[in-house]
Amino acid sequence: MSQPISKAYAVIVAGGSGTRMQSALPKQFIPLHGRPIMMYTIEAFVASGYSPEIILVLHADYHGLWTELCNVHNFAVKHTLIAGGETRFHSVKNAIDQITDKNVLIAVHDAVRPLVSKTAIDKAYLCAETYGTAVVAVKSRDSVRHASGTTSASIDRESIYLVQTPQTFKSDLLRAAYTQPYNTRFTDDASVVECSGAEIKLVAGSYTNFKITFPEDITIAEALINKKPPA
Ligand SMILES: Nc1ccn([C@@H]2O[C@H](COP(=O)(O)OP(=O)(O)OP(=O)(O)O)[C@@H](O)[C@H]2O)c(=O)n1
Ligand SMILES: C[C@](O)(CO)[C@H](O)COP(=O)(O)O
Repeated sequence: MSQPISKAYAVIVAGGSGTRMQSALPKQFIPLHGRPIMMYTIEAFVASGYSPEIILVLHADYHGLWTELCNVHNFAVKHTLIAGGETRFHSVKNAIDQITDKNVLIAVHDAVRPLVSKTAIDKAYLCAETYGTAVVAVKSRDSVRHASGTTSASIDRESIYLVQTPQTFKSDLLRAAYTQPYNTRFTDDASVVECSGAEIKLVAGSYTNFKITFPEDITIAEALINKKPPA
C-alpha cells in the first residue's frame, strides 16, 4: 500500500540565461511593475493550499544579486536558494538532490511563468497526489499542421495540448526518472518521467500562464498583472 503524502515542495527553476530575451540580466530578474518576475512566481506558490516548501534554483553567479533584491523589495518569503545546472534538466536534478524526505509531492515550475494561478497549482498537486503525475497544459486554440520537407498535413487539434508548468509528481517517481542520463529530448519534466515508464496525467491550465521568453512578453505580462485579481 502506498504511503500517505506528508508534504509538498515547489521547485522554481530560474537557472537559465534567457538568450531569446536578449536582456543584460537573465529574464527572471526583469521587473514587472518594479519587481523581479521571480517574486511574482514565488508568491503564486505561497498562495497554494498545499503550503509548499520553496526551493529556488538560480545560477550561483546571481545568488548575491537575488539576496540584495530580496532586501530592497522587502521580499520575506522563506525559500532555499540552490545552484542551477547547465540545462533545465540539470537544474531540476540539483533541486531533487536537496529533497531527501520520502512520500512528498514535488511541483517543478518555470520562474518565468509568473501568471500561474492558485487553481492550477492546487489542481496539479491534487492530481499528482491521486495519480502520481500532473502536467498543466492547454488545448491548441489554432489549427495545427505537421510540416515535412516541402509539404504539410493537418492534424486533429482536439488531440494537441501545449504543455506548461507546474509539472507535479510524487517524489519517488520524479527522483527515479531523474537518475536517467540527460537526453536532448528532455525539454520538460513530463518527458523525463514519461521516458522512465510512467503515464502522464494532464491538468487544465490557462492561456495566461505563458512563459516569458521574448521581449514582447514583458508588455503582455505587465498588462495581465494589472488585471489579475488577488490570489
Ligand atoms: N540551465 C537552465 C536553463 C533553464 N532553466 C529555467 O527553465 C525555465 C524555462 O526555460 P527557458 O524559458 O528556455 O529559459 P532560458 O533557458 O533562460 O531561456 P533561453 O532558452 O531563451 O536561453 C526558465 O525559468 C529557466 O530559468 C534553468 O533553471 N536552468
Ligand atoms: C518546461 C516548458 O516550459 C514546458 O512548456 C518548456 O518545455 C521549456 O522549454 P524551453 O525550450 O526551455 O523554452
